[in-house]
Amino acid sequence: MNDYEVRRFEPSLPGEEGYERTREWIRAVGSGFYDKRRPDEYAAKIAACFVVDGRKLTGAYQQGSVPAGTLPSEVPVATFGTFRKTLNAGYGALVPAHLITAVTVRTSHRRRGLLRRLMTEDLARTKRDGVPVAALTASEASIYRRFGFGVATAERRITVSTGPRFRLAVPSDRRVEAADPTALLDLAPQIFARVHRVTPGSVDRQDRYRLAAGGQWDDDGGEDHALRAALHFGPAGEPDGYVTYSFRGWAHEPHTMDVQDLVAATPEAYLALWEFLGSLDLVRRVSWGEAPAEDPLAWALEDPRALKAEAASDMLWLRILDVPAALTARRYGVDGALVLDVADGLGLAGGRFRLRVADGTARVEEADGAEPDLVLDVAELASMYVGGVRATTLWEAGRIVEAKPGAVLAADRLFAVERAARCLTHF
Ligand SMILES: CC(=O)SCCNC(=O)CCNC(=O)[C@H](O)C(C)(C)COP(=O)(O)OP(=O)(O)OC[C@H]1O[C@@H](n2cnc3c(N)ncnc32)[C@H](O)[C@@H]1OP(=O)(O)O
Repeated sequence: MNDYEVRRFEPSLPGEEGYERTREWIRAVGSGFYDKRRPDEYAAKIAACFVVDGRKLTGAYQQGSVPAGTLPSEVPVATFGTFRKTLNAGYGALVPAHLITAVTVRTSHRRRGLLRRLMTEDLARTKRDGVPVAALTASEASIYRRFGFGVATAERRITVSTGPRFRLAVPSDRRVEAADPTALLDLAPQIFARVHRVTPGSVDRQDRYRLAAGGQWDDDGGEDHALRAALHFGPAGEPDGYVTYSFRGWAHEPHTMDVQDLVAATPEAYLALWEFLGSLDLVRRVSWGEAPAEDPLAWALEDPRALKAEAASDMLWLRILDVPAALTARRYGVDGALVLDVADGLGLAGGRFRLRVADGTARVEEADGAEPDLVLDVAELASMYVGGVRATTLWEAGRIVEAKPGAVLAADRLFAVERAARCLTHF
C-alpha cells in the first residue's frame, strides 16, 4: 500500500488552478465504469456540478515512475467522491448525511485493499466530523455490507400497458399540462424540495438532476433534444409535480415512452401524472426503471395487471456512524423503549444503547449493563432506520436476534414511518 499516495481536494473549474487534477479524476471515474472517452467539455460540465454540490474528491496515486506507455501517475488509480446533503429519516426529520459516490479502482490495481483503505478512512473522518449517517447507491450489492452499510430503500422497473387498457379506478384531477423542459431548471429543485420533506428515505438531490430535468444533460452531457416534460398543478395553481420522458422510437414495438424522472409532492400529482402518461396517443407502453417498490399506481389501476414489475432491488444503502445521534435525529410515530445491542465490525458505532421514545422524540443513552431486547449488526439498524424494512422481516431472515419476546414487534412499531420509505436520488 506504500505505493499509493492518497490526496483529498476540492474540484476546480477550467482555468482555475488544479483543474487538470479534477479533470483526470473525472476521467478516471469514467474509465472505472467503462464509459466511453468523452470530450473535455464533458469533464468541465461535471466539474461545475461538483462545485455546486460541494463535493470533495479523493484519489489514490501511484508514486515514483510508472512503466512507459501506461497511464501517467497524475491519473488516479482509485477515486472516491463525497458530498453532504440531508436524509429524510421519518416524519419530516432531515438528518445530515455523508454521501459516497464515484468509487472506482483501476482494474490493474483491484483487490489490493484500496477501497477498504479509502472507505475506512473516510467513514472515520465523517464520524469525527459529527455526521451521524453515511449513504451510497451501489453498483453491486455484494460490496458494502462489510463496511456496515445496510439496504434502506428499494426500487423496481415497471412497464405499464397504456392506451385503452390504462384506466384509474378513481379518475385523477387531471391538472397536468405539457411543459418546456427548460422550465424545470427552476421548478425541478423547488418541487423536489417538497417531495424531500414528505418522503422518508429521500436524499436531497445533486445539481445534475436539475440539469437533466431541464433537458441540459443527455448521455454526453449535452442538450437532450428527445426530452419532453409535463407539470402537475396543485389546487392553488402551484406546480407540485413533474414528469420527464422520452420516446424510444417508431421502430420499437410496442411504441414505448421511457420515464426519465417522475417527482410528485402529493398523491394527487402522482396519479394525475400517470394518467397523463397513460393517455399519450400512439403509445402502448410506459417504462420506468426507478419506480417505488410499494407503488400506489398498482392499487389505483382498474386493471392492476396493466402494471408489470421486475423484482425490487436495493437502492439506498445507509451506514450509521453514531447510534445515539442517528436515533435521536429521526422522529417516531409511537412511543416505546428498546435496548439495542449493536455490533460494528469497523468499531465506529457499536455498543449497547437504550432507546426511549416519548411524544415522537427519542432519548438514547449507553446501557452497557442492561439486558438487550434486540441483538443486531449496525447494517441492520441502518436498514430499519428510515422504515424501509420491518424488523420482523430481518428477524425472519435471521439477521437480528430477539433477546426478549415481543422486542421485534416493538421495533416494527417504533421504526415505522408515515408512508412507504423511498429514495428518488441516485448518486
Ligand atoms: C458507491 C459507489 O460508487 S458504487 C461503485 C463501485 N465501483 C464499481 O463498481 C466500479 C468497478 N469496480 C471497482 O472499481 C472495484 O472493483 C471496487 C471499487 C468495487 C473494489 O475496489 P478494490 O480496491 O478492489 O477493493 P478492496 O481490495 O479494497 O476490497 C475490499 C473488500 O471488498 C471486497 N470486494 C471488492 N470488490 C468486490 C465486489 N465487486 N464484489 C464483492 N466483494 C468485493 C474484497 O474482496 C474485500 O473484501 P475483504 O476486505 O472483506 O476481504
